[in-house]
Amino acid sequence: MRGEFSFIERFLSAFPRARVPLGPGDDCAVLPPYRGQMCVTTDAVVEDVHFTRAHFSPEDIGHKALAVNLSDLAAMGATPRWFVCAVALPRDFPGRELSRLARGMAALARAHRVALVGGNFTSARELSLTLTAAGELTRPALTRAGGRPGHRLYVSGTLGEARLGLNLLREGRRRGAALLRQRRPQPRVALGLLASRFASAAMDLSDGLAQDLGHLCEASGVGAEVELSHLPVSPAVRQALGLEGALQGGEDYELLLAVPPARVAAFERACARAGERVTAVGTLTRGRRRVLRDPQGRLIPPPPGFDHFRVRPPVD
Ligand SMILES: Nc1ncnc2c1ncn2[C@@H]1O[C@H](COP(=O)(O)OP(=O)(O)OP(=O)(O)O)[C@@H](O)[C@H]1O
Ligand SMILES: Cc1ncc(C[n+]2csc(CCOP(=O)(O)O)c2C)c(N)n1
Ligand SMILES: [Mg+2]
Repeated sequence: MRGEFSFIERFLSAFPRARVPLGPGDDCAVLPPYRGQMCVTTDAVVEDVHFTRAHFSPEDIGHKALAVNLSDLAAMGATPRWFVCAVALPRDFPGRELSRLARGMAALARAHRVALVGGNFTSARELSLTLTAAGELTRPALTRAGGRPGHRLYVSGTLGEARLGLNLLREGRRRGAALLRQRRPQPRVALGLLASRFASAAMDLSDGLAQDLGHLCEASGVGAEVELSHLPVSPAVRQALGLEGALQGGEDYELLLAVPPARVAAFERACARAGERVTAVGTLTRGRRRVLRDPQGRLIPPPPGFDHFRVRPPVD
């Protein structure tokens, strides 16, 4: 039997029952009061924009849709609590693929102990998933606006892998670490929570460090100097994209953090203890100038990042 309600049942059956006053099934969910303030975000993944059905398994698509939302919560230092999921589905979408998509999403939800509390189904020409997620703060939110001149800039993990993964998928490759970074980004939730004890500002990197750094600088009213030679870039990415290319592609879903000098040593110790990889890549500066220092010591302007509405995107 096909139909909207069988799709809803199929989707929900991948998830455990949410432990909230009222979960999926009524006109709204009913949620308990939380102790801390709540962070709320929404983000969509759209067929042929964020994934292709040829290169992503249904599980990958479900995972990525939730991951990009959890990454926004991580960037605020919030602990994910619940999400709702609006599914737009082509009329001929196979039911068993919907189950697989739900299972991919449910596995990541379980890992982060975040509950699906509602959603929506509609028919559409392309597959898309639009999620709204909320997380609880135990400390003041880590915004983009708290950076000050002299604060050190850190990035988590490595940069450029997801863009390399996209290139490799387009070349027909099926396996490898970079492909996994493109198809199964891992939101840095634990690091965000840790960073909320030390950092003055944070954001997640979805559109490339070069462009996203600009948003943090603008919000904080500062400039920045980033050392290209300090960037955490694997040899494979360096060879395929170059250092500048690693800053451009986006979808790294790593965190960019500003840390006051007095907190740097304690922050680095806490990261090492927690097994979180972070790399110091530069400094916030007075004024508005954002520059990259290349390995020869020359100052160059940051390259553009991903933009959905640029007429002809220079990347991807
Ligand atoms: N349609 C909208 N209505 C209200 N606010 C919006 C809308 N679109 C974007 N914003 C706000 O503008 C800011 C920038 O949006 P953007 O989608 O670039 O978020 P981001 O976290 O930087 O990127 P990503 O979507 O990759 O997570 C966010 O604070 C977002 O809430
Ligand atoms: C099929 C396909 N084409 C292009 C890309 C690259 N891409 C899509 S969205 C985005 C930025 C983040 O999105 P948003 O700003 O919506 O959060 C990037 C780098 C991809 N992954 N798949
Ligand atoms: Mg974000």
